Amino acid sequence: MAAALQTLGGGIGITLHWIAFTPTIEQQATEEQKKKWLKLAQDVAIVGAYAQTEMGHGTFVRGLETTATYDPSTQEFVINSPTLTSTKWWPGGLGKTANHATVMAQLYTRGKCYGPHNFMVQIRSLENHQPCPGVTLGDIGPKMESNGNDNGFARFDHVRIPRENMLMKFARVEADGTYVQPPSSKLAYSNMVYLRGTFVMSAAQALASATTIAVRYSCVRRQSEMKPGEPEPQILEYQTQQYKLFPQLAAAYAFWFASWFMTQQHGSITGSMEKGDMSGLAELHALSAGLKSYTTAVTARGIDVCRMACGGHGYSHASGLPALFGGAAALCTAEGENTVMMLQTARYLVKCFAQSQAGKRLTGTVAYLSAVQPSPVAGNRNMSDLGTLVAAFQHRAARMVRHAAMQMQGEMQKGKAREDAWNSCSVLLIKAAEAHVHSFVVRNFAETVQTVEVDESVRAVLTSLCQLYSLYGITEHAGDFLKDGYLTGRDIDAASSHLSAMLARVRPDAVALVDAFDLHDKILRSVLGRYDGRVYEHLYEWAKKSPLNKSEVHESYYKYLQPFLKSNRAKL
Ligand SMILES: CC/C=C\C/C=C\C/C=C\CCCC(=O)SCCNC(=O)CCNC(=O)[C@H](O)C(C)(C)COP(=O)(O)OP(=O)(O)OC[C@H]1O[C@@H](n2cnc3c(N)ncnc32)[C@H](O)[C@@H]1OP(=O)(O)O
Ligand SMILES: Cc1cc2nc3c(=O)[nH]c(=O)nc-3n(C[C@H](O)[C@H](O)[C@H](O)COP(=O)(O)OP(=O)(O)OC[C@H]3O[C@@H](n4cnc5c(N)ncnc54)[C@H](O)[C@@H]3O)c2cc1C
Repeated sequence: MAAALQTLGGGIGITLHWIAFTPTIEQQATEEQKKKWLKLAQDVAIVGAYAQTEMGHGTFVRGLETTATYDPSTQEFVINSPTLTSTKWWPGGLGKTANHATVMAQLYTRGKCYGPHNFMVQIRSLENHQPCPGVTLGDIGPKMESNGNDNGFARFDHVRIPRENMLMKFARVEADGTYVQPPSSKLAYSNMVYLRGTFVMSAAQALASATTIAVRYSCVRRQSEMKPGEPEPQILEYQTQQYKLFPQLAAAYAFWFASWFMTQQHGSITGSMEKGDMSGLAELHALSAGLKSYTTAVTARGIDVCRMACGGHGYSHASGLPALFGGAAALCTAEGENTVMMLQTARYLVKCFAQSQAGKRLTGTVAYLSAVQPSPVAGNRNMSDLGTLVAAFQHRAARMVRHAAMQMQGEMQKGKAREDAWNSCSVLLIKAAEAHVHSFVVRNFAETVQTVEVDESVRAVLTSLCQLYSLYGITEHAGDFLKDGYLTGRDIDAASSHLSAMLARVRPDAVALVDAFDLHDKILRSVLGRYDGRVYEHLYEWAKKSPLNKSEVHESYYKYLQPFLKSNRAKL
């Protein structure tokens, strides 16, 4: 159903109904409210948008301007867009598809503002789909990609909704206007934590798609002469092509496994929160924010590497790669802009570092911050041993977290306000948080390949892939590992040699590794990545279907080219 609606094309999009609107009801509505809206949403008897971002604010949720003012005389909230910049802007499906929206608005009752809360607002008639009274709706116009989704705008002119339309699982407003505090003010943000977690799998799937296309095409494409007089080789025989594609393939597996961990963590921690134990919320927020930021950024870059590795045909929409890149680029901005998210992870790391300095034993994904020795122990390390590689990434992250935190402490000791010290160290903080997330991904990859229930021959291939991913990370960020002498130049040379060996070792299994993603041609939507490998025949068929080929001589010839040529010839 969703796919059908999605492919109806121009002007409608139901993605956000599934990934944002419905989960918000699930996570933020009371049982009573779920009885009213959840089944309607699950059966697509209503279609919803998640309307949080405004023209003037997306990142800074506390700065949102839309207001929800409680009127105790009628027991209603009045939803209003007081300024142009308060116009809801970007929500998927808001322009033309949705007839309901969860609207994030500043809650006012008894003259006091209690910050952003979610409200259920009907925005279009269920009879004729016209905007409801007081609601102005529209599409925000063409975007970089995903133009099948009607990302829209909405303005509210004192629209009245019943008190019961405030999603009241956590915070409440009583009939007389009394505000009841939630266990944590950040529970209103819970849907964002959930969605960021799902982005890790979205990134893994996007990178899996791109590597499937590029690896398969690299087995079909033959180009140049590796040895004079010999037949043109498959381009996947070139080590440079393997160096482009196999680290992306390894990252796809790494992120896939990281998303398993994210899903398990989200379920476990939100389960505890249902019982009133909020202790895991901070770690869940930091992990989902950091993993979302890291995996989407690496994925977007990786898809473009795959696109370039396919030469000219990679640049054609026939490859499916430009669309994949556009979608992945959106993931870097949506659901929390990547820099802002990584800074949230950095904020958590600085707090954990301070706790560790005060003698607290850290647990969870930051446990290594307590355990890692500050002084490096240089020596000839076995750079093909997964334990050695994991330890190197954890040492790097611990050193960078410590350095950033100490730098910040130093700035404050010079008299800088905490906020100013934070800002002047934020590049260091971002790099430290990225190193932390990278070390988590490596550790989780290594633990997964060592414990996952597979045939030993498969474990051997996955182990090689994990080594390749780790060695690639070390050689790409060699300076971080050399800085305090933890790794030596000889270690880095050994890592490079092992990486070359891993490229050669993964080559025979490359096609099997992408086939294992089991992505049907209908999902890949790529002439280059077809399972049957019949690229050239289908490329020609695809081109012939181009709208420009409907007529032999395009109308633009008669309108523009012909008179232009004629006038130029007349001047000769
Ligand atoms: C499955 C996908 C398939 C396909 C995808 C295709 C297309 C997808 C396209 C679109 C989907 C995306 C839709 C959207 O974009 S919805 C809108 C998303 N918007 C955001 O994410 C906004 C980002 N901004 C924020 O989250 C916040 O403003 C903030 C940056 C986190 C800052 O919040 P603020 O209240 O100012 O907090 P701070 O002062 O920075 O920190 C205070 C305190 O709060 C803790 N905190 C912050 N956020 C959370 C949270 N979510 N959960 C728990 N705790 C949180 C923070 O750690 C800090 O704690 P301290 O103890 O350090 O004080
Ligand atoms: C495809 C797509 C779909 C979307 N779907 C939805 C949706 O369904 N519902 C919805 O509500 N929203 C949606 N959004 C909006 C999205 O959530 C916001 O665009 C996103 O949160 C970024 O906020 P912003 O646009 O205000 O960027 P800004 O925050 O203005 O970012 C601009 C720059 O400012 C920097 N910056 C901002 N704050 C800080 C800081 N504190 N420290 C350092 N640097 C900072 C950022 O790093 C960035 O470089 C969608 C966006 C896209 C692209």
